Amino acid sequence: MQLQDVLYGIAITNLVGSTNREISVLVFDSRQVVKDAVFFAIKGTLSDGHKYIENTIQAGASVIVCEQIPAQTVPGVVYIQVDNSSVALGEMAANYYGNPSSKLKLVGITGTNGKTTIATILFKLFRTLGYHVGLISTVQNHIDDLVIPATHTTPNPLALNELLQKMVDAGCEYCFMEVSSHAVVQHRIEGLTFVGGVFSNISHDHLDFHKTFDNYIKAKKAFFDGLPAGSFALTNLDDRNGMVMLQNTKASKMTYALKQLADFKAKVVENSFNGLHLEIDQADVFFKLVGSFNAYNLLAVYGTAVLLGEDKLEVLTALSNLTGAEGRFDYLTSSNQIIGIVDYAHTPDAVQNVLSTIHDIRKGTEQVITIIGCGGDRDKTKRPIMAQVACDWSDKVILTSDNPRSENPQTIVEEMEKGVSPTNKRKTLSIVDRREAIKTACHLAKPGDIILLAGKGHEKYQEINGVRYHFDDKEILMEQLNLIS
Ligand SMILES: CC(=O)N[C@H]1[C@@H](OP(=O)(O)OP(=O)(O)OC[C@H]2O[C@@H](n3ccc(=O)[nH]c3=O)[C@H](O)[C@@H]2O)O[C@H](CO)[C@@H](O)[C@@H]1O[C@H](C)C(=O)N[C@@H](C)C(=O)N[C@H](CCC(=O)O)C(=O)O
Ligand SMILES: Nc1ncnc2c1ncn2[C@@H]1O[C@H](COP(=O)(O)OP(=O)(O)OP(=O)(O)O)[C@@H](O)[C@H]1O
Ligand SMILES: N[C@H](CCC[C@H](N)C(=O)O)C(=O)O
Ligand SMILES: [Mg+2]
Repeated sequence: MQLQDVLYGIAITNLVGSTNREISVLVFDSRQVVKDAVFFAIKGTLSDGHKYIENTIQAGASVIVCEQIPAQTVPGVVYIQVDNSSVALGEMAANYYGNPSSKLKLVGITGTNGKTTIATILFKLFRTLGYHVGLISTVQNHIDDLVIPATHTTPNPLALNELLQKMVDAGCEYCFMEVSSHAVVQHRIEGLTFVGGVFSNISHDHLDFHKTFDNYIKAKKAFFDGLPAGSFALTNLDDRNGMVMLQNTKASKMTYALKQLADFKAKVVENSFNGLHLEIDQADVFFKLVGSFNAYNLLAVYGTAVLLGEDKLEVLTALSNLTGAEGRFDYLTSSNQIIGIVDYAHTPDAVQNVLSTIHDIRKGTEQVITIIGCGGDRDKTKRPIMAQVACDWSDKVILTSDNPRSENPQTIVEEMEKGVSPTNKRKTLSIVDRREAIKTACHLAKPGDIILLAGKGHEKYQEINGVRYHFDDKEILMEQLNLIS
């Protein structure tokens, strides 16, 4: 491919050498450079890609995209200076793969909780309606029935555009993708053309990365600011920051809500372990998903489908048969009537939502036993709050490990313990080993009791000291409750 072909639309501030040359691949990691590669020097959170420019030239890179051209340039190498290398990577990745996002209808979903659920149900719905569809999500990526493992919630621009190109090649008309706040800030979605954006909600998370809640809101809002005229921006009006998202968007502004008037409105008629009964746009519909927070997710899906031109009744009929995403309020019952729920709640708000849903649908006499941990190398300020919420809404709580990553698991548990009030202490146990914690909960549970296993949902591993060991909450829960998968 010619370098000129991928430079379309790129604002170049300084250039050394000629753009009239052949290139092989685009890379942003010096360790992946091959002959005639274009290397993007990116200032990251841990390191600065500009440090590796010399190495990449020795390894064969012939084009360097950077924010500062080195004082000593190498003859024959092209240096392209831009204001922001991450933005250039997004735009050039889109060019390199033939701008696949403009060849299908791409909808992005953002928010603290609910992205995977909304994107996955949209994917399943549009498959049911007969379309070829792509999905980009935390749990897995899909091109119709083909599963492609996910490494991030939102992949890097090269992986993302490659995936979109494969979707186009496979004849996909739609793609539903999660847009994480990290991805917005790191410009992973730069150069993509969206036909719509959906906002679920915003609450405490990722303050390690964004530093303040205000910055976190701004990151989510930037996604809507970037939507083009002619697209739609669908927001949750019941969320305190729902309208903030739409303040500066060029997209047409649409709303959904349970508690007030909105373009798409629903009312929860009944919420039980059998599912949700909603009155939605004047129709009475039963859904398989459990929990009032899922009423929001279903409404977001319904609104999106209608905005994409689908028939309301057909959408509701198909939706009523669908299940949610793996590891989200995934529940099973043992032969002696102990209920086990595996859920991905890993923020204070999600823990509260799941436990209040359990509270709403429990009969009243049974105990709720919650097993919960917090991830290492992630927002530390949420640790005591998550423990506090778990205690306030449960009869027994076992504090344990999630993915400790590079941190000491015992220390994380101790930081969670700081959120346990003296009155809540008596119902709390700390067991650092997650498998032991699950075993203990199953021993403590009596018939009718509800065990909530929060935080890891679909994950099939536990990351300790940088090593990922096989670990599956649902598998262990089933083993302990004598259920066969
Ligand atoms: C904190 C964060 O988001 N980090 C992401 C980021 O890496 P970084 O900025 O830290 O990179 P860095 O290590 O500082 O290096 C800077 C640059 O130098 C390059 N480099 C580095 C070393 C070297 O030897 N040679 C070299 O060229 C790197 O390739 C990079 O281009 O950019 C990388 C490439 O896109 C990502 O893989 C990486 O994700 C890490 C693994 C990660 O764990 N990210 C999580 C927090 C994340 O993104 N999560 C969100 C979901 C959050 C949610 O739940 O909402 C997601 O979208 O998945
Ligand atoms: N609309 C919602 N409002 C609040 N909590 C929700 C909502 N939907 C799901 N949850 C809770 O949040 C958890 C995570 O849901 P989901 O995986 O859909 O969110 P996500 O935004 O994709 O998360 P991540 O940022 O990790 O990708 C669920 O297991 C559930 O406990
Ligand atoms: N996408 C989220 C997932 C958190 C899941 C939880 N199990 C943890 O490891 O903290 C993150 O990377 O922050
Ligand atoms: Mg997700």
